[in-house]
Amino acid sequence: MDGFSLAGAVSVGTLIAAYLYFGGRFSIALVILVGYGIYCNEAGGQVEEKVISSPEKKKSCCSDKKNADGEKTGGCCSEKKKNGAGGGGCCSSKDGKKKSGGGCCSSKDGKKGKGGGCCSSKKKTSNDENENVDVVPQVQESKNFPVTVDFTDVFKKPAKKRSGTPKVFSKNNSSKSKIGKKLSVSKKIGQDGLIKTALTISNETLLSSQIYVLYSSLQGAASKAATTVFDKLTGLYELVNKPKLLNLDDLSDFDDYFVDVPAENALYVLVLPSYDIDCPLDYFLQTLEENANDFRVDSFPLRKLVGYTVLGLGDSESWPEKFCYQAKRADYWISRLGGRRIFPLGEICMKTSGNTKIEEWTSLLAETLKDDEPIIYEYDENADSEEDEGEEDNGSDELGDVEDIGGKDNNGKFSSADEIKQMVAKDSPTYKNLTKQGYKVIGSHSGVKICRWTKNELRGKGSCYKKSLFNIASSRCMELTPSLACSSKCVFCWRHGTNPVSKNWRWEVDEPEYILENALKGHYSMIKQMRGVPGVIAERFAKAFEVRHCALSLVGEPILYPHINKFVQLLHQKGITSFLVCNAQHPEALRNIVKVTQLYVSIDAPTKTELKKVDRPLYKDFWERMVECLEILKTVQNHQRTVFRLTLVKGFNMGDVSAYADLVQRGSPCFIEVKGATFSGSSDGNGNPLTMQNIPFYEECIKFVKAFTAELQRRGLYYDIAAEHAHSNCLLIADTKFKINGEWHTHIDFDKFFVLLNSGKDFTYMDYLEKTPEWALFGNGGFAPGNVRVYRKDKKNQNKENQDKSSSSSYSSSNNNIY
Ligand SMILES: Cc1cc2nc3c(=O)[nH]c(=O)nc-3n(C[C@H](O)[C@H](O)[C@H](O)COP(=O)(O)O)c2cc1C
Ligand code: SF4
Repeated sequence: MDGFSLAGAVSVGTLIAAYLYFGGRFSIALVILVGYGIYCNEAGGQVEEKVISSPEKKKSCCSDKKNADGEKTGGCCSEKKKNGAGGGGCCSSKDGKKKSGGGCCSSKDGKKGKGGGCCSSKKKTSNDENENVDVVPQVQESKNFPVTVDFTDVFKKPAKKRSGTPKVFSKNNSSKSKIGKKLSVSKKIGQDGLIKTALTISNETLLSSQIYVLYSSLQGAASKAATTVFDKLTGLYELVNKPKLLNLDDLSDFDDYFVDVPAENALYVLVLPSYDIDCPLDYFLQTLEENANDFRVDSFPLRKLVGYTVLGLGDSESWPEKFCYQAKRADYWISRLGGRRIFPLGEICMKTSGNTKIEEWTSLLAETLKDDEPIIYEYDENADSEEDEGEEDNGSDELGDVEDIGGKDNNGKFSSADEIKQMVAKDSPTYKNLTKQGYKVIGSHSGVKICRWTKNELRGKGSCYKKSLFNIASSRCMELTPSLACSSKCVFCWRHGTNPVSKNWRWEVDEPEYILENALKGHYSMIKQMRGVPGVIAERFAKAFEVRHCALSLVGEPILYPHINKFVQLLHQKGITSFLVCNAQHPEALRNIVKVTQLYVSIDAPTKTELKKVDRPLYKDFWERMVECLEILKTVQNHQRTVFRLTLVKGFNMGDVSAYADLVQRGSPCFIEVKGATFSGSSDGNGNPLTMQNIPFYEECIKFVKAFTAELQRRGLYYDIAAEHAHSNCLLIADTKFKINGEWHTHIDFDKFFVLLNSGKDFTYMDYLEKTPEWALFGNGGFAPGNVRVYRKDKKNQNKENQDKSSSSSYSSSNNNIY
């Protein structure tokens, strides 16, 4: 074999040189050379196997060619030598420097080079499993020799493909050495590179987790509260494992719990007081922070937890600025360390509410453990669409407009050619598109979606304009449509061409009971997903599971639904108010509508030409239909609390206040709600022609409203500007009959509404009024107290010109918003 190698090398080399000299192709020469190399390598492998199985030989040497050379020098060699220096004699160190000397072996660093025996190189021990099997006995048998073997990789498990939520790593594997493995984070990254909303689902169900109630206490309150939590959870018979109660101060090393975790299915409930003086918690928080910033620690070690939640105790009266600040910090750092918040942070003032609130929080937590809804882990506020204002949006249809496809004939019957289909079948592109946008499609024609304001209010970051104008609690409001189809295709619609359009109902009909039950389920499941979002206020979160208001708008035309009246009555039976928005294209349905809490009609333009341009209605007699609707409001429906809703689009419908005043005269609404359009993104594919240039600034909306009101007053119509929500570019003009004794009463007394409704007596909008609070009045901005205003970054789609403009103005368009 050796002779062959030498002679072979020389002759192959000579042949190749001759071949090239006579004009042979370099690539072919290279192939021959490589082939020869592989052949020699395999031959070497065979020799090495023999060496391993022969202790005799092992003492003297180790590899093929080197073996031969080694005999001359009496030494040995490592594979490393193959790579580089060649030469006779001994083995090389990693860098191949030890080319001579008697006997030898190499370690990884080449230092242990003495001895006449032999050794294995690092490469031998790690290459593959077969080699490992050979190497281990070799080392055992070589124990008489001064051999160093690097075992680092010998017992390493083959890497497994991970999917879903990362698994728990054992203590040994990860963090004691503070060299944990980076766990992959499942995030939805947008084109802009930002993390979008992501849902997490735990590997373990919450009920099969091992709960650790961890607390710290100076004066006993937190210790008592922790016991309450512990007792309550222990009594939860569905829980598989009995919870454990631990004092944080008793832990010898926080890393055992906050870098490593004590069990694969660990779930932490922390009960923490706050002290503005030095206390043991300071060290705990410092440790969390240090670990989060320590590059040696796995970036997300607490991903190993099934989840966590924090209950903070404090005193909001004496320490308003620092109320529960340490619990908040713990909550923050644990989430930074990868913890998955399964329930909102509790903040309890022990001076005012104390034990009752602790019980409440604990009961809610216990309830939450019973379901395993996915939890939003990352939350991207910018990912929310601008569907916040409840326009009765209309739409084009990517399947094609359906007005011409058929439907009912003149007698209102379905033509035989048309079998009755589902409006939005589960396998349709429309369904996919809607669900992709965050809608829950209920049955085959209804939809529900949690709006941005509902989320904002849950997080104490502001409420929608209907809070300022009418007293709606955004966190208890469900936005729903029983008809995803519409009879217009408004230019400002934000549904991006996903919902079907039609003049009439021509689909399968779902029962109202079914829609309401499943809409509530869908809404609550979306609320539940919010429980992991930072800043969710536990109290609001709890109340959000009792929907109080229903905005019948979203996309589509709710009044198209054949059982709309029954649906509204079902809402009322459940104590849910009804805010019904319609597009003034269905006078018959409007005439027959039952009592609702507030009845809207959209007035998207004041003249026939402009209305056609803005609404792009399907009906040819769209103008006459709208006029008829206005007259119905003034007559048949004049007991209702009626609202004209104007959506201002620059360049489309902001010019003619006089023509608007004509319409007000026809319809005599109680209120006129004026709102600047919001930008609904690109017009790709849905024929939406709007750009940011069409979005009015708040100053422009105010100017319009002032001119409009002046025109109404000039005509002897008693209207005035009552309230505002500057953040939404929204203002309310009200009939002055709502100004009672000099004070505006645009808010609604919802309890009174239900009392009146249930009495069975006739009543009007004047019977359930409430005073408009000071902060909501025009001139005061309309930002609801109890929320913290957050200044949001501009959206990526915003055009530069508008950004500049907004930054120089006191208000901005709704997209550049101050929230
Ligand atoms: C000296 C002192 C400082 C405190 N500082 C704060 C504080 O900064 N923020 C807060 O919310 N509560 C503060 N508190 C209130 C405690 O957090 C509250 O009484 C808590 O229930 C105490 O829990 P413990 O009895 O388990 O120690 C303070 C109380 C004391 C006595
Ligand atoms: S009324 Fe309800 S659905 Fe509409 S924006 Fe306000 S909170 Fe959202």
